[in-house]
Formats: sequence, C-alpha cells, structure tokens
Amino acid sequence: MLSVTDLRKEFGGLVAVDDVSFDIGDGEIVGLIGPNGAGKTTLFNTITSVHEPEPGARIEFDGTDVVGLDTHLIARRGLVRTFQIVRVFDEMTVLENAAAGAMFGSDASPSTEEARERGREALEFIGLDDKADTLASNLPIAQKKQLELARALASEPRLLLLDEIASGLTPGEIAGLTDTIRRLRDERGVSVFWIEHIMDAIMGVADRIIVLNSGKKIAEGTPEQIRANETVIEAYLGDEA
Ligand SMILES: Nc1ncnc2c1ncn2[C@@H]1O[C@H](COP(=O)(O)OP(=O)(O)OP(=O)(O)O)[C@@H](O)[C@H]1O
Repeated sequence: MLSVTDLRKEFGGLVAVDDVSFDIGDGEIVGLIGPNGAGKTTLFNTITSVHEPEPGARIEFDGTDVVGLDTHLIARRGLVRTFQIVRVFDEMTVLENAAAGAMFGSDASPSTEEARERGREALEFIGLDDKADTLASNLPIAQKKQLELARALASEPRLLLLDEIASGLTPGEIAGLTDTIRRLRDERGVSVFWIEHIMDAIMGVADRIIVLNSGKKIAEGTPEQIRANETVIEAYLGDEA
C-alpha cells in the first residue's frame, strides 16, 4: 500500500531522516517509535508533502509516486494524517468538525448534507455522536482526540497516519483509543501508521514496529522482537519501557 524507498530529509546541515526505506501493507497497524528528535514527525511530514524529500527518494502509495503531490491531493487518494498537537476547530461544533473531514477526503466535493452525514456516521463509529452539537472547545482532551480521529475517518482514509494520539490520556482513555484504532482496521479495513511514545499503547496493538534513531531506521519487527532488541533498548527503550 505504502512503499517508501531511500527517504532522506535534511534541514541545512542536519539530516533529520537518513535514507529510510519501509513498506506498509493493506490492513496493517505499524508503529513508529524512537527518541525525541529521531525524525518521526519529519518522516510523516515528508510522506504527506509538508516537506519535500531530497532527490532520489521514492514514496509510492498504491503504486503511484506521490512525491511532490499536494497534501490535499494525497489525502484525496486516502493517505490522511492527524497532528501531534490536536487541531480541532474550537469555534465549530463536534459535528461541523467531523463534517469538515469529509470535505478533504476521497470525494472531492460532497454536498453539505453528504458531508454532515459522513461526519455523523464517523462520530457514531468513534462513539462521540452524543456530543454532536457541543462546541469542540468544550471537549476534554480525550474527546478532542476522538474527534480528530472522527474527522480523519470522515475523509474515508485507506491509510491513517497518527502522531502521538495517546499522549496526555489516562490509561483507561488509552485503552479506549487503541480499541477504536483496532476497530478501524478490523471493521473498516483502514491501515494505520502510528507515531507513539507511550509503549503500552502502541505495543499492544501494532503488528509491526519501526524504530528510528538520529534519522536512521535502526530496527523493524514485531513488538516482541523490538522489546528484546539490544540496539533499541540502548537507544530508546531503556529509558521509556
Ligand atoms: N522545519 C524544521 N526545520 C529545521 N529543523 C527541523 C525542522 N523540523 C524538524 N527539525 C529537526 O529535525 C530533527 C527531527 O525532528 P522530528 O520532529 O522529526 O523528531 P521526532 O522524532 O518527531 O521527535 P519528537 O518525538 O520529539 O516529536 C530534530 O533535530 C528537529 O530539530
């Protein structure tokens, strides 16, 4: 589904992502972990054309090279992301926020009614439909994160990039969130690529984990393999797990 080859991104003299290659298959949940500054968000930003990679990189989504394609055109193809800092529109209702997602999705120009319907359906799936008419600014953080997921879902993603969606949540809220993400995959067939620092969240649900350190991919494997990997323990998990 997503195939990344030799992805490199430099900022001045700093190599933020250092020749990274990997694939994500249909229906997979893949975690992306690593210390602060490892290049995880830069990798997401480069995949979604927020940044341009250095020449020579290939980023293929469903066999099409998406390097240089506008972010909204990438989203229209089904590659959709959430952000590290929640970006709900505070002055809009929960339903209006969710409906806004539909405007950026696979269907380029749904009617307002269709967008609201898709938004409502996404809220039901996420379990936030009882808050449809609440102003987004009045939601607690856990529900803002659910709303971000609902908005992404309304855009009908095939691959969802999640950036630290579990941070700031209680263990109970994290369990609910990971359950929703698993349902997104199982019931909607959405693949997930998930940056997370909270190991309990990502290790329990990911099929595979990719580890970055100083821009380089230092390991890739099942959660069990990653937990036992000496290089990963030394670079990261020794402090975090
Ligand atoms: N727009 C930018 N301009 C210059 N340097 C940047 C820019 N974005 C990121 N960097 C640098 O690139 C490196 C990788 O940063 P990045 O945010 O991708 O790491 P990260 O793994 O997502 O970290 P964290 O876990 O703290 O979010 C860091 O050294 C960062 O300072």
